[in-house]
Amino acid sequence: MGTTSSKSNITLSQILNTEVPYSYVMLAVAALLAVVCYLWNKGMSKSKNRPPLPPGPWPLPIVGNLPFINSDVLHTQFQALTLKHGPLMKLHLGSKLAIVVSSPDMAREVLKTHDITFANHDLPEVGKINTYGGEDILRSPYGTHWRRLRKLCAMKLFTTPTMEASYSIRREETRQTVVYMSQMACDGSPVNLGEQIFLSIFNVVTRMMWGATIEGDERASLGNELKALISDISDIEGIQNYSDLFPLLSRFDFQGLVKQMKVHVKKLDLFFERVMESHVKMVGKMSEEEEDFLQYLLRVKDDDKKAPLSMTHVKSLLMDMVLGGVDTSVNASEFAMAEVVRRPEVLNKIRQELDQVVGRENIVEESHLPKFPYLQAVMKETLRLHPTLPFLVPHRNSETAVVAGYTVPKDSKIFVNVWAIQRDPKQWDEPNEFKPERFLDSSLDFNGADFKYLPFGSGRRSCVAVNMAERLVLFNIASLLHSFDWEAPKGQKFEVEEKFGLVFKLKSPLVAIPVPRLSDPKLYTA
Ligand code: HEM
Repeated sequence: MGTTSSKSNITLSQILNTEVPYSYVMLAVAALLAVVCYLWNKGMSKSKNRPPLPPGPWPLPIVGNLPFINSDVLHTQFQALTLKHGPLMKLHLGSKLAIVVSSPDMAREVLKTHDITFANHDLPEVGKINTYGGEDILRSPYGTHWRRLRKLCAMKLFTTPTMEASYSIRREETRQTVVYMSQMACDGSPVNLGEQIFLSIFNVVTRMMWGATIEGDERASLGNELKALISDISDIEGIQNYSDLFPLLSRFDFQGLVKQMKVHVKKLDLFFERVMESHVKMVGKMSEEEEDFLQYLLRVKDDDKKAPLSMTHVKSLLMDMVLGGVDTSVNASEFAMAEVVRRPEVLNKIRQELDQVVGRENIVEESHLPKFPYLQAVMKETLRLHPTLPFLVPHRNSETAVVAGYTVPKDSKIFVNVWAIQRDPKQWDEPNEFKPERFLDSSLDFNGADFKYLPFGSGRRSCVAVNMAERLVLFNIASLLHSFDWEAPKGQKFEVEEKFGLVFKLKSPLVAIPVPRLSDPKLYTA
């Protein structure tokens, strides 16, 4: 009797405190989970007699592999998992299936062999807000609308004639940066290089967009405001949003990210409205050569009578250029400067090239850039080690596809781990070393034809602005390295640590003291 009664009165805490029964309970739960996962996996992969899903770590029900994912170091974590599971690997992130692509062969499969199927970009919940519902170039699905937007940019903004015509803007902004830095140099003050490069590139991009009608002080004050907005928007985009992983819960926006994004985008939207209002009045008043991108868009937006562009489409294009073009180019330039200033041997080679082509009695012009093969190799090597978008913009497949003998179900989120591919020891000698020389006698360039080097992507959704990005980054770093020596502030040394996100950033900002090195003080005036 006594035994029976003590058994029936057993409490939860007793169970938890009694080693043997507790481990039995855990074992039973684990076995049950394993059976559920096995059946679930089997069911998924065998559905419709398709080949299996790619290999990957064992998922838990409902949450999948999420509890084991550290979103601060996804790139290295994916790389480590790939060594175990192979270059096409699946992960269950909540109710989403993610496919991680980590070799040139698999990247070719996805970006070339099955390019149309994989030509959509993933559209996260916050991305719907800052792209006006995904109607911009970056997020709209592959199709007629996307093609039209891309063509508008390619035909007006990024052509060689437009680039040549807008050189005066890049020159002016870069000169202003040099002047500011020479003023800081007078009393040996340190400069935050990322901040200064941001201002310069931001002004270039926005002046090319709508610069013809906003002038002077107003442009400067708006610049500061917009800089803060862009940085906040980029931070929100970098946070893992559980609404994307469990779409059924998205309406609750538990982390409040959509709400925050709406507040920021509203401000940016009001600004775009104002700029557009002033431009509408000017349509037709300027010659085609003089007009900026916004005037061009407003002039041609109704050309296709069957599908005229709305004002929202026009705004979404401006958003793409400002959000997609500035952060990327600034971070690429900042990484390049950080790698160079800490390596005297690299710096000397760049200096030799600069002094030979330009001399110390002149300033760098954009026309000099093709004569700097070593500097070009430095930019390539920077983007190899620190690709600005380490997973590209994650893609999404519009149809179920069979890739390398595995099924990739429709609407999977595709991470092309460019960071891992560009550090793969099977592809690169001493992959973790900064060695620009590797690009000197190589045909590798930014067009993405070789799938072991993809800093701008490859194929249909590759960067639309490679031409502009290359000029922005090279001209900036050439001018800064030619005009100044760079010293670390006392007691500090230069570091290049990466902070993972949708856009890779330096973990600590690059702060350095400029020391003028040109022969004539007049070379430090605008
Ligand atoms: C160093 C600077 C830059 C880098 C490394 C870079 C890299 C990239 C990458 C990797 C992609 C996505 C490719 C893919 O998902 O397959 C992309 C797309 C894009 N980039 Fe860039 N980019 C840079 C500068 C710029 C600039 C200056 C602009 C415009 C002013 C720009 C506009 C865009 C747009 C609109 C897309 C979307 C293209 C589409 O979806 O069709 N980028 N970029």
